[in-house]
Amino acid sequence: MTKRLAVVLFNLGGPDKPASVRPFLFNLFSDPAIIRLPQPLRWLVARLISGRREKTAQEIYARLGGRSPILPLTEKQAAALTEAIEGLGLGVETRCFIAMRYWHPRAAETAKAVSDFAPDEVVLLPLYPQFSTTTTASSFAEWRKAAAKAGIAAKTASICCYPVEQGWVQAQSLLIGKALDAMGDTPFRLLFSAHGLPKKVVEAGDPYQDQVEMTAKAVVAALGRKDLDWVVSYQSRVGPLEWIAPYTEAEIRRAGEAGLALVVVPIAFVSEHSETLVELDIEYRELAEHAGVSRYIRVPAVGDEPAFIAGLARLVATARGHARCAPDGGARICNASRSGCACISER
Ligand SMILES: C=CC1=C(C)c2cc3[nH]c(cc4nc(cc5[nH]c(cc1n2)c(C)c5CCC(=O)O)C(CCC(=O)O)=C4C)c(C)c3C=C
Ligand SMILES: [Fe+2]
Ligand SMILES: [Fe+2]
Repeated sequence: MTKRLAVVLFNLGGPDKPASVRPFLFNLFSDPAIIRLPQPLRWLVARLISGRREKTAQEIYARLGGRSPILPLTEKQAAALTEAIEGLGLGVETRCFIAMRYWHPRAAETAKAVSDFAPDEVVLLPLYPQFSTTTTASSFAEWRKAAAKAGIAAKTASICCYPVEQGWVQAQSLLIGKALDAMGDTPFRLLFSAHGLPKKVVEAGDPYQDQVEMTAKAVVAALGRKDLDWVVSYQSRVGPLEWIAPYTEAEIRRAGEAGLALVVVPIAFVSEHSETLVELDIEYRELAEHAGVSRYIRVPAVGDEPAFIAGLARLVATARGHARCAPDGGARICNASRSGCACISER
């Protein structure tokens, strides 16, 4: 009988209607990986912040028709990945599942569906190329509990990160290359913008910022353009804490002062959602106009670009059979001081 392989794709998720915004935010701020407080304090803080942020977040999602496109776009990636894995001829029946961290389908529903599929093996694949304790580690922790509850006993491999995976880098450089060609002779700067993190999270050993910088360097190398002017910055700050710098807003103003155009690349998101379609395309574009940025091109997220999907398929094929994390085929990629990364702590 043909063996069955379940691939579980993880992402953050987003509200599917205006009324879901507050419970989505509550789920996000109840996560101990995001708000590092004991219960019941965390519950109280989550109630408070989700209530306070609801209106702002609803305004953001209203610009997208009242919902996040992250789930339908992830479903397209899952369909393309299933086909790409089948194309590798592994001799297994493959099905890709989606588990979102803060909105449906949540890990518990997905674990039930995976259990019904009765897989012989499971591969956990975060749709976050760079590892963070706030994203991948949080999703894996929730999955482990949900899988145990659903009685999934199949051998499970987890891919912790793939910041310099060849297909991911190639897809980025392909999309960026088109934008650079469109710039012609206009003097410009390439701005890699990643979701930020509170500074204290990175200081506590989270490898995310290092891995974002690894991706940017690998993409610049793949572009192979002479004298490219580029920089990495961090967007989407929320709350009163200091976040990692430079902030994307500051880099946009700096480009305006220097009389440069900008090519903006979402370097830590693999699909379009509020942070790209609203923050980068509307809010930061307006800021760029006011700051005197002569031209502003935003590079699309990789989505279901064939090179990216082929890279994910290779990661799945390589990870099979490994009980533990196998980033980029098994090599340790993080600096030893980055204690938060699964490729060190789980090896
Ligand atoms: C690289 C990916 C992400 C990291 C790291 C991350 C950390 C992080 N996020 C918040 C707070 C919010 N994030 C929100 C939306 C959101 N975040 C990510 C990804 C990462 N977050 C995505 C893909 C999305 C978009 C969801 C969608 O639209 O579908 C939001 C909600 C929107 C808003 O109110 O602005 C919040 C809040 C924190 C606090 C954090 C690290 C500590
Ligand atoms: Fe976020
Ligand atoms: Fe690592």
